[in-house]
Amino acid sequence: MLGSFNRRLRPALKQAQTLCGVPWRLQTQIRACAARPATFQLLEDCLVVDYGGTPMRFNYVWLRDHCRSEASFNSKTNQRNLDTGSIELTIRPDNTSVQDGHLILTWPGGHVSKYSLSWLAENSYEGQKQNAVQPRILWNSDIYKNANVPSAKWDTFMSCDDEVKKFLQNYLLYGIAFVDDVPATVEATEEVTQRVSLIRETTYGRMWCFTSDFSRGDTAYSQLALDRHTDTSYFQEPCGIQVFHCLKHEGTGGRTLLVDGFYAAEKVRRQSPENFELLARVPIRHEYIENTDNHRNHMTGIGPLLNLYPWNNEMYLIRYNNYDRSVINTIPHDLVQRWYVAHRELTTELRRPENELWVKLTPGKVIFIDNWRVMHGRESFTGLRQLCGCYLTRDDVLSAARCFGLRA
Ligand SMILES: C[N+](C)(C)CCCC[C@H](N)C(=O)O
Ligand SMILES: O=C(O)CCC(=O)C(=O)O
Ligand SMILES: [Fe+2]
Repeated sequence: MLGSFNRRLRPALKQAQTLCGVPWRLQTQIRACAARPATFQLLEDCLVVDYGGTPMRFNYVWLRDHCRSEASFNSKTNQRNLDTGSIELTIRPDNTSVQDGHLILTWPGGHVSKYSLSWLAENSYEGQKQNAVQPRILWNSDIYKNANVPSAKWDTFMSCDDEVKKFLQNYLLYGIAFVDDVPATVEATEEVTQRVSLIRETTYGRMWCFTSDFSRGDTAYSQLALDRHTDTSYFQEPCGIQVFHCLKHEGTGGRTLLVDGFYAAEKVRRQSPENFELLARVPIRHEYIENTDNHRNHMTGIGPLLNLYPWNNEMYLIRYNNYDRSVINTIPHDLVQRWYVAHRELTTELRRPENELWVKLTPGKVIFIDNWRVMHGRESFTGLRQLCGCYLTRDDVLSAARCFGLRA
């Protein structure tokens, strides 16, 4: 069965244009939108809707399962009221039509489902495949510097929600964002973080403060240079954000290195798709062992270096920490060699000087780093250097961003 509903839409559009006194330019937009040609076709195993040139295929069980009627769906909480387990797996609609920009299906037994075509377009697999879950601007040092991304300021940040929204937008796009003029205390750092979201307590504490006193086994608690890495790669779910605030530094060196891991990995994807594929498929273990009087920890996290959404191949998480990477013993020897070649290519990209953004963190400047994307490191230093900060969970930060209406 083939249905065209262009004819139906046109009179409705005319009515809309004469009824509301919208400006001409807006009217043409409405026309462009409403007159998007659409056809549907009932096939054996799916309903094909061609809306604006992209055919979308909808499984029949899916359509019944995604019924938006009140009996099936709570539109306030977006929760399903329907018992999916009770849908006949061979279900087909008895009747199908399109009216006023909606697809209307009548199911055996009489239940009617109505879906707006724009909702279907947005929620089809074909639509998702073409869309990034999170739009980002990938950067090397020049790209980031030329973008002149403004830092938020403590006063406005603490009092004005719009400032937090702008900050989060920059954070989502670039994977780093700064707040300036923060009082150089742990308490103020905590307050600034809590404007964004919840703090994640880990073995390092909730708010942590560290110097080069070797109080923990890790090299972070020394004066040594640290190569670019992501933190807590040995957690099954690495921390989503790292916050740093340098409260004091009387000495030399100690600059912070930032590298956009996705920029480097995208380069590998373009140059050598097979190497990229390997880094995205081969699971690697990271590990953290601490056994001192005060701290006993043994963490492991297993997963590929690059993590992609399977439906659109978009990257969402990179684990890269050569210090904390553990024994590779889950892949055959020929794959091991190929993995090292791929790892080397990624390392080469990550180490290109033009990809390195160096900043000196000074008291008052708080940095938020997307620990699923942007690597950090530091230059060796002399003298007393005191850093405080904390970790956040990615879910919580993204939730905060979505509540501001941002795409995340
Ligand atoms: C930030 N803080 C000093 C608390 C912890 C540092 C943890 C360092 C560890 N090698 C990792 O990369 O996860
Ligand atoms: O000391 C620094 O600047 C950063 C050290 C580090 O990598 C960390 O604490 O995670
Ligand atoms: Fe680190």
